[in-house]
Amino acid sequence: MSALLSETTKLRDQIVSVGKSLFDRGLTFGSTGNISARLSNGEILMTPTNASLGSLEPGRLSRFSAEGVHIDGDKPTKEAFLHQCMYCKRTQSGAVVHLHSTHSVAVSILANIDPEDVLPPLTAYYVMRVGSLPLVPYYPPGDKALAEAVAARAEKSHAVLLANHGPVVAGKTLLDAQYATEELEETAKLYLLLHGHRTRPLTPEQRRALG
Ligand SMILES: O=C(CO)COP(=O)(O)O
Ligand SMILES: [Zn+2]
Repeated sequence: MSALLSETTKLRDQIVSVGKSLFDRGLTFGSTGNISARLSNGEILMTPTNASLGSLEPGRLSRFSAEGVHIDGDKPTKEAFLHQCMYCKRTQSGAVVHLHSTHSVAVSILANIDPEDVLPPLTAYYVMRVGSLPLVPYYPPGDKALAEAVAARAEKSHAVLLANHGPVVAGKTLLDAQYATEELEETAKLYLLLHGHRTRPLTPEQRRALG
């Protein structure tokens, strides 16, 4: 088997298993969310539109050329352009995960959150895997303007929160993107759990020490 073919097969299988793991743990539901990953030749694999992340099929994933043309597989996610915008601005990223994870969505609906950085640095792992989280203004799912608003933030931030919608997270690998998305969701949950309590987030010095 050629190196590229074996890389593609592995990545297809990984997208399916990550999707199932996220879905089975309730981190997205119904046919919400989408996952993409970039191959070493620049091609991008994406989950099809209206597919449940819990029951993806490796051979049906949508494949795009490095130039962004749909080559084969099922009709791609309606957020295909958004994923492409992320890769375009983040040349080192190998994967993008978008979920409708409940606590992150809840935080994206709160009034009076700081759109420059939505969540406080509650834990070391949040700082290490997410760091900062800008809020992207609301646009309907699949809207070109949504992808453009993400692109405007993507150069500086690998993780963004779509208002009244959910997180989009890029990573060097699919596992990096998955772990960062999970960390974001757990931190959103902690943030909501702590509502009304006095808290002691990490200090700027503690934050800096994490790199
Ligand atoms: O999360 C979604 C839209 O934002 C799901 O859309 P797709 O089914 O087209 O991937
Ligand atoms: Zn969505």
